[in-house]
Amino acid sequence: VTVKGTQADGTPILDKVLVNAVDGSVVARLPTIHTAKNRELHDLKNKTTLPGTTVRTEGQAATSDAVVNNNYDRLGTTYDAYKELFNRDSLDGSGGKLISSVHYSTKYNNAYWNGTQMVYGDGDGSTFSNLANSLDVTAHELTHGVTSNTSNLEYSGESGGLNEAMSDIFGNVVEYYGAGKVVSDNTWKVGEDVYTPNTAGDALRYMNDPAKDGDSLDYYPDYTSGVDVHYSSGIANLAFYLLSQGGKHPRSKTTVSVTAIGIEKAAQIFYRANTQIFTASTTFAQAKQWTGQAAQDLGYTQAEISAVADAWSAVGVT
Ligand SMILES: Cc1cccc(C(=O)O)c1OC(=O)C1CC1
Ligand SMILES: [Zn+2]
Repeated sequence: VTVKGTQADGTPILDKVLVNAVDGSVVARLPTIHTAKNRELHDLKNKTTLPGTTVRTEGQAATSDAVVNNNYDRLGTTYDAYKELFNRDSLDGSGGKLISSVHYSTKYNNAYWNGTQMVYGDGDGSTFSNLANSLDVTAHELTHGVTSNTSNLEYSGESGGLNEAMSDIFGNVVEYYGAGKVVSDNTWKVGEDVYTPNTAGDALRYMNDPAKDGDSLDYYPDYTSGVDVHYSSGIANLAFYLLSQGGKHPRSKTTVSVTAIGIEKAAQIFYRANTQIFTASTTFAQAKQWTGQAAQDLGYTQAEISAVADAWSAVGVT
């Protein structure tokens, strides 16, 4: 049993895990009481006028709607991850409300951040199942809020690709945290738990091989200003993957070999860059420079700092 924090009334929040005595691996996690204190869920009842009816606020009991309860829990996990990994208290660093509206429109195959809150469609049951049930989608949307409160990366051009990449990256870092800090194939898939429910193993995007989705870029020289930000994000997504796990470009666009530094150090570097160094107009070349700067600020070794530059070189950012 470990103490994760304290509740509003001062009682400790305990994280109960069953640990394998031989190798210390986490065998099972008992339901966690989240440290979040600012969740506010709304039910749009398939309409589109935001925010919709307030159906569950922080500390309220579960409702009869599993989608509301699941999104409430995903927001809790996302809040916990940002607090525990980066010591960030919500979107704005000061406990800002996590406003989420579910059941947006009908058969809506999207989720989005509207500048103030998160909005989730139910999906049409074929392209997507309910997007509000997904942890990496929820953390993706919440990260748009973190980015808008920090670097405020302009949502177009190269900075737009970086904005989207921050959301894919931290969406999956939160998924890694929620899985008990265990890396799996799913850590590098985006939206895999709600994308095409009738097809196993696929995903909306693939950080370890962005071109696998047929649209995303994996090589900076292929970038043009007309590429959708959800596709140019692949350049930075692949750089993050290679920095975390090591290796070479999956489609041999370059021959650079990157040394792995692990997902947690890679996440600390990208978090510090996005929240303390990036500006609204950051380019991919500046992202290479400033993630290197972040690694140096964090006191990482020369080898780790070089691995950051190598990861960007591997995706053609020279
Ligand atoms: C599905 C979808 C459509 C349009 C915008 C977004 C958006 O939030 O940028 C979107 O959500 C995602 O990309 C998350 C990762 C699944
Ligand atoms: Zn996004």
